[in-house]
Amino acid sequence: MRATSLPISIADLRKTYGNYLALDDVTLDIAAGEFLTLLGPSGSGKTTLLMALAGFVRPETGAVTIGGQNVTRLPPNKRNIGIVFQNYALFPHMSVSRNVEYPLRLRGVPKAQARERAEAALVRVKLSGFGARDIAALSGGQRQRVALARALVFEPRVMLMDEPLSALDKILREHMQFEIRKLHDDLGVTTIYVTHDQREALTMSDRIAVMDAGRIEQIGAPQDIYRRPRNRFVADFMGEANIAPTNNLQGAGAARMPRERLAMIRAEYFELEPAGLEEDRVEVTGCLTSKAFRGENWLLNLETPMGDQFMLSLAANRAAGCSELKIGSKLRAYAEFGHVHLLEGERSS
Ligand SMILES: Nc1ncnc2c1ncn2[C@@H]1O[C@H](COP(=O)(O)OP(=O)(O)OP(=O)(O)O)[C@@H](O)[C@H]1O
Repeated sequence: MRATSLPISIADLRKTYGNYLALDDVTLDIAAGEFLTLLGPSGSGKTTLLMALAGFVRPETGAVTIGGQNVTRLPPNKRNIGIVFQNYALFPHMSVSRNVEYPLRLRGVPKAQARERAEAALVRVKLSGFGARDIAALSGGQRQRVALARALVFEPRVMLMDEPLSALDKILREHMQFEIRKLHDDLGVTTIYVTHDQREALTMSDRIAVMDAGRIEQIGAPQDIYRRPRNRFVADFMGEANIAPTNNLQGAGAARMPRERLAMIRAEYFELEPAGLEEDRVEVTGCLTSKAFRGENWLLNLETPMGDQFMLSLAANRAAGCSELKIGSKLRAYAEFGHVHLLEGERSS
């Protein structure tokens, strides 16, 4: 089963709650078959945007177009969209099969056919044979699979998911991230996924839209957003970002940079001396203020005489010497010129 997926176009969507601007003229185009994630802190407007797509939130201005059809005024049940929520929203008093059949029965599909299609959807989410079980007799991961099967069963052209994995423990969550992505790749359904977990967004998405205060701050492929964040907010939200004025960096690489700008260096792009310092490297020198072993890496914190703080993440297999380092000792670290990113338009003074 490969549904024909549809593109989505969101134009100038605005939504206010009283005086509060929850969506600030959001414009966004999503390609047919794309997996797009809305990522942002709590209250940034992710759910509001998703609910406006689903038809549960009515925007004051702007338009939502799905597959060329303006659906802005259509009720949710006329939009042919599958939705998966964080809390599953399953019917606890119905069996697994009855839950999955439900959207089909609502659409008037005859019972035998609904049962067959529900079983096929359960196979897709690896729950074949679970049809007769009560929802109460399932684990969290299995319930989330039922919710997925129920959203997929009527072959929607668009799938919306609002933090579907946040109730699961870390290992299951990471496993399900790959499962959902694989399901998406098999079915090709245009998917919009909401999360506040940057690692989840990086793992799953074709593109990520980073939201803050009702606006999209940046949109792009995971590697672009991670490596080339536009501003301090996106840099900090996407991972461990060291941000310092270019004037405070040393080495031949730093001398090639414009002055009085803000530079970002990801923690894992630093290396410690020794390693013959070559041209073009950007260096920082500081005192070790803390260190921690975290299994796959060491985290070291340096403070420079200028008062800048840098966090270094060194892969444990290349940083055996870290266990000997003394707090207070002076360290020199460097990053390759190409790994230092200047934040757009942000001046340090
Ligand atoms: N029905 C409502 N009435 C009033 N304010 C609302 C309503 N729904 C959302 N808001 C406000 O709009 C803002 C955006 O909320 P939204 O739920 O879209 O954020 P979010 O990014 O999904 O956050 P979270 O990750 O916490 O779910 C928040 O400040 C929220 O308090």
